[in-house]
Amino acid sequence: MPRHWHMISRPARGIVSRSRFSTLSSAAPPQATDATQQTRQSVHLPRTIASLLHPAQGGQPDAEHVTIHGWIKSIRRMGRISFAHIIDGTTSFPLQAILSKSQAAGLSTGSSVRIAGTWKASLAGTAQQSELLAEDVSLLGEADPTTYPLQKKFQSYEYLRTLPHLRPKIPFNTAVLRLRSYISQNLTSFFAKNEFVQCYPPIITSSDCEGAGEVFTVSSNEKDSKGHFFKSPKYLTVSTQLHLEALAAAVPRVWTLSPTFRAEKSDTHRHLSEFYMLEAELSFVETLDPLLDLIEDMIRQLVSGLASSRVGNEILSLSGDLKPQLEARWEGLMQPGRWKRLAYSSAVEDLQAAVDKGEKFQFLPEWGANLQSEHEKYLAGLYNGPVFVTDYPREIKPFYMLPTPGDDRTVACFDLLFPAVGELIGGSLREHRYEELIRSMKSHGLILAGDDSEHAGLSWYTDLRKWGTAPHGGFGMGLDRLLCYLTGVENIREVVAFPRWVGRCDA
Ligand SMILES: NC(=O)C[C@H](N)C(=O)O
Repeated sequence: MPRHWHMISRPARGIVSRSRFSTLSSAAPPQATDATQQTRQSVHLPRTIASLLHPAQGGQPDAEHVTIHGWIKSIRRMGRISFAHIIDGTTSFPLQAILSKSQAAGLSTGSSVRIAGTWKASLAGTAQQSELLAEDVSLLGEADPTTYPLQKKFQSYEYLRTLPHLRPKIPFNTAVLRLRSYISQNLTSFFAKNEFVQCYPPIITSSDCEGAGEVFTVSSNEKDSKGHFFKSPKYLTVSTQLHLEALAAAVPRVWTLSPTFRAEKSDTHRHLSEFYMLEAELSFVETLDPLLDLIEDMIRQLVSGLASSRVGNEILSLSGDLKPQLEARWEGLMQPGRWKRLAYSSAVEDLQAAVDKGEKFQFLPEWGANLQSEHEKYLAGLYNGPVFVTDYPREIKPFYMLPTPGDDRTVACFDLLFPAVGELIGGSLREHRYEELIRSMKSHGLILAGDDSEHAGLSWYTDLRKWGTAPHGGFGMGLDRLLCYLTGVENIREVVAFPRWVGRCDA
């Protein structure tokens, strides 16, 4: 037995000693030290435009002499004075600065500036309540108008995709960046309130969790004699679920927001090779209902906060004709009451009934086949909102799912279908019984005949069923698809700053 182990577990007689673990649990809560009691000195960062335009969010509206930094959105030269609209991405609204002719020299759309001046009430009749009367203007970086690609004229999505490094400057894209940050903050506090622990599972993994073979293999210039860095092939994670299950066997509720990778060749508006997935795993749940209730709560509270938030309002005001549709979407998600819950078998009956009534699908719906995105969208339309489809056939779902109680042909799983985006969330109860899990791995072809000892590189996962196993379940939500739904953006490549898909990974 190693010496340190001996010391911790068996203190010498007469010496009052406990392991670090017991000491922590029985001691009084730590008292705040002087350092933590002191109010922190405010950090001296440059003032943001939001702090001036939205003083309720912490700005100093009565400050008279201010210095701001930002980029020129537009500049109007009117003889001896110029009106410059300055943006810095912290709000969608530009700050208006009044410059003299010489101060405005050399400024053009896109150039970066520092302006010191007096913040004062605008003259009656102007759109702005306050404006900045410039005293000192410094041009930090010019943007040559003959080459700057983001000019005011209309530019197509396709063209802007060729400029992933510049398009975040477009006000709507900037607002989407802030919306993503808002959502991640909101979800972090939602999960904290519900006693979940945020975890950081690995990105490099030994197995293809979903078993669909859509993995990127990790390679390196440093290789062993067999051509590997890690002794055997490793992959970029397609889902952190299996690792989260291990963590949920120690802490009953865990979640993560993690990059995920799929080497799918799908060149569609809903698929990316790299995307962010929110995954949660809960021990001690024995039916799907608590998972579905949690998801409804999570999205409902997210959207209710959003509708009254500044970033939410900015997204709406930048959405033009789409605004009423977005408002209706958000409103719809906030309504109380359960969302439709429908077994796969009934969903297939609904789809077949639709075909009988003349609905034209490219793929005929039949029991045993996966639902296509046309089917998913039809169902979300039929029930006029989000729909949970539960209990899919076992053959089309991964090995880790628990059979539906009382029906061995299906598994206790669900997909949450959203209008316009199709599948937003997928989840299931997990097979927590050792023998049944091994049987399922065999029937899914993960363990080959006579290969029992290896457990397809998943012996660490099957081990979890040997010691203190418990019923559990979880889900994964595509964050980028949620952003599409909330913003009305049709193509997922527009809500991700640097999208990667088959054939494209430019910047
Ligand atoms: N955590 C989850 O349940 C997500 C699931 N593994 C998926 O990739 O769809």
